[in-house]
Amino acid sequence: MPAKVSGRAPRPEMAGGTAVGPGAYSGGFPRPWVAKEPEVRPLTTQQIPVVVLAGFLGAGKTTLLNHLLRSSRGTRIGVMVNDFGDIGIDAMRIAGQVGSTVSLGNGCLCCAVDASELDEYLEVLTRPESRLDVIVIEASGLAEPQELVRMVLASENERIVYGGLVQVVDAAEFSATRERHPETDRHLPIADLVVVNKTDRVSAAELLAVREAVGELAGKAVVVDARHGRIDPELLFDRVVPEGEIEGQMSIEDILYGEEDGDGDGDSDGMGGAHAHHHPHASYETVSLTAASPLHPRRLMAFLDGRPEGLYRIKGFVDFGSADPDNRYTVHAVGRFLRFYPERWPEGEERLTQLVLIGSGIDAARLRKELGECERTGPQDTPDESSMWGVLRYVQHSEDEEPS
Ligand SMILES: Nc1nc2c(ncn2[C@@H]2O[C@H](COP(=O)(O)OP(=O)(O)OP(=O)(O)O)[C@@H](O)[C@H]2O)c(=O)[nH]1
Repeated sequence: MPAKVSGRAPRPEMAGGTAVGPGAYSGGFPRPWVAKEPEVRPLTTQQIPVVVLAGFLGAGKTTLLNHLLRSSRGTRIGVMVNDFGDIGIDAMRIAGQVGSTVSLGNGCLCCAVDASELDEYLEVLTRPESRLDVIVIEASGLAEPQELVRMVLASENERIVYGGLVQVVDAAEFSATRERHPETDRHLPIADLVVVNKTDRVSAAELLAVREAVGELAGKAVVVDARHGRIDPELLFDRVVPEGEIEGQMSIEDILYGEEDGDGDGDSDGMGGAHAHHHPHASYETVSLTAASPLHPRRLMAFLDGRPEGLYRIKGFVDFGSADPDNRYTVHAVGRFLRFYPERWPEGEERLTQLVLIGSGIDAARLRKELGECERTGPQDTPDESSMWGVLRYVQHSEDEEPS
């Protein structure tokens, strides 16, 4: 798996006056199974909790992570991002906000054959000079969280301890996602915190129904509602449930060997063999585009308006060239939801369009061709003044929505 590792120095505000040392971390989620772990490792310093952040495509994981980074109140967070697609869009959206980031490149981390691959990245983040208090692994939207948790638990890095699973749920897409991917029902019971996100996109009655369904699946996990991932960071950095209220959570055996599996081979299929479990991404394809020529706004909108049903997720940055020379447009599509978020081009940034499209049953070659046709062909192909109107219809002006 290609890995791009950037060990930037922590930003001053993260290391500043309110910074807490590693010993100040006060617990994370209750972890009965960690206590039961047979091997007791000698510790020279406090271990760094590793929290797994999971949730289906577009549920709001990066948004939540960026919120945590912005409101960490001095807690030093290291981030591992597992993008699905050739271009690390999520890593780019997080990079500006965090001191230590490891980008895990294309492909699902949960498909790594063993934990040693994860350990390579953990080694970078747990170097003493990083002085991190907590590490968050943002799983790809198609990852199998159980596998990631298993890998963290199997890590040989003595400086870390498993810190819990946060599962982000898109309130507006929850029912449809469950229908298409019944395996999502397996993810909630192993969660420690479930964030029902995008509550602004559903009615009170719909939210209630989602909360009920989530509550049934999630057992004793803490369930909180959120808009734009704005949860209280202390939910991650502090104990959330009093001790003693945790029976019903899965045991380490459940996590390591799979609940319905029981064959002890570590997969969750009961079939044996290495890594034979079913992943949602088995049926998903990605298409990536990096274009140096600006896109024509009208042609891009025609492409987006006509996008096929199976094309569930689009994310990235768009350069419209002379149609708006000052701004780049972050674009997000999740199902039929579409938004553009214009922002000033970062200084010195190369003017590129970078897009990742993820879908099931899509015709990748055709999408690639159609996207290619959105690129402007030269000075004779200059958009007229009204050509941005279609894009601007999908720009959210409310203060509540911000690029993440
Ligand atoms: N309306 C609304 N939009 C949200 C909310 N949270 C996130 N979004 C938007 O949903 C889109 C996807 O959010 P991301 O944070 O990129 O989702 P993700 O889970 O990281 O996506 P993948 O990494 O592709 O799986 C973006 O346009 C976000 O701005 C919310 O609470 N309400």
